[in-house]
Amino acid sequence: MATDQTMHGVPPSLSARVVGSFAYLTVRDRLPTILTKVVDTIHRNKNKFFEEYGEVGIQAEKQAISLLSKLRNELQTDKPVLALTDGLPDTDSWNQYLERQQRLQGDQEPVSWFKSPWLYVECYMYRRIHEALLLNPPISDFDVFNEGKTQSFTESSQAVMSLCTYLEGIKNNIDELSKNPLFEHFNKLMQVSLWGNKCDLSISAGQENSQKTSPLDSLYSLLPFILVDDTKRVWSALISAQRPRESGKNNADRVDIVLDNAGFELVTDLVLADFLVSSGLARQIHFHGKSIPWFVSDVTAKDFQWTIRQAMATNHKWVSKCGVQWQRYLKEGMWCYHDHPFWTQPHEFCDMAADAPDLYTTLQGADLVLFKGDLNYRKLTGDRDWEHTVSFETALRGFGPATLCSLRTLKANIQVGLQPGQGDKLTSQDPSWMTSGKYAVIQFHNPKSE
Ligand SMILES: O=P(O)(O)OC[C@H]1O[C@](O)(CO)[C@@H](O)[C@@H]1O
Ligand SMILES: [Mn+2]
Repeated sequence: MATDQTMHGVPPSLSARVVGSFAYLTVRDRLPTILTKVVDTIHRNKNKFFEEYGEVGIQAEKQAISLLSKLRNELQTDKPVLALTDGLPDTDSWNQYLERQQRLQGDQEPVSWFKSPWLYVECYMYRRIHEALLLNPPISDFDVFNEGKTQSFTESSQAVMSLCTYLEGIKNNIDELSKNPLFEHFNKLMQVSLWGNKCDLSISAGQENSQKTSPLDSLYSLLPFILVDDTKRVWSALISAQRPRESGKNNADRVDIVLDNAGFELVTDLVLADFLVSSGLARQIHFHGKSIPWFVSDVTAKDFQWTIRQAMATNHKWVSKCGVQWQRYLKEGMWCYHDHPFWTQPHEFCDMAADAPDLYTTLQGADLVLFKGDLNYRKLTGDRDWEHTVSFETALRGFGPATLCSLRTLKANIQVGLQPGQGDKLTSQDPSWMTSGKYAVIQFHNPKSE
């Protein structure tokens, strides 16, 4: 069996094996910090568990903490990755993936935290956190990241207000807008959604990371930090997907948004989605979220509903109006929310067609799929050590259920589709350009046009 390194000329997966690399520092420093915070959070909620479940709640809290401490120890001492034991519907698939990694790595050494692909072990950590709670029934549903996510929303309230006010302002005369101003609004809201991705809580190891100022005011000054901007191609794809409808209005049928973080980023995505349907650029939006708490701040169904309810209940005319509208879109089926276990598995997306064919088929029904965030970018490109000048299409390795676009701030040392020399120039100007979240890309691919 070919090892990962030699597979068809595809570069190796990023891994903590490379001492000093960003993957190494993440596994050595950031992941244990996240685990410690998870333990603290569970411990701080001890009284709540007691009030809700009595002594059994306290036992569950202790037991979950002991499993998580064991997990942290396995990670820090580079122990072999263990099979899952919780018997969830996706357990077998995780365990098969472990065997697959073992085959790729060869028999000489076991799959382990510092020796195996970073993408795999990082995803595995979140699945093990879930297992630790799941094995302790009365507190199985407890989302250890909930506090951070709700806090991030609350602390961004000024930014949420200005964004919702802007959206309502556009919607006032949206039917009269000609193509150019419509594109300008689209362009802005794409950028707001892009920079919303700065606000994740995984890169900061759970440290508060909300949006304090109006994002609209800084867009112009942030333009030089967008390394690839394919917004015009996304726009053309939306326009060319427009089909005549009975109403006489032209609409693209469906845009799917593969969500990333809750808090401010989710609001930026909801605002973009609202704009797309209210402007007639799309008729339906399908949101894809996570089915378990994931990478600290990622959106689950609960976060999605909570955010919309919270917006509705906000004492601000335009925010609550947006919330009410979003709820209506959901009720009337113009918007819908899905989660699929594949989003919380460790696969590169080029495996989706074979390993989650139902999800692949679902995405094929979209006219455009927007992938939010850094982790989705890592999965789109396989989290591999690509040259920066390799095309996005090459790095996708055949993944293309539909026309797609990644909106991502750079928080991991992978970036493709740059001009020759662009990467070197950035490295000399700002050595942490790939991991600071200061830079971003809007990168497009149309599988039918190549
Ligand atoms: O929320 P995002 O944009 O996917 O960012 C999460 C990223 O943060 C990190 O934890 C930073 O290394 C990555 O593992 C992950 O890609
Ligand atoms: Mn995230």
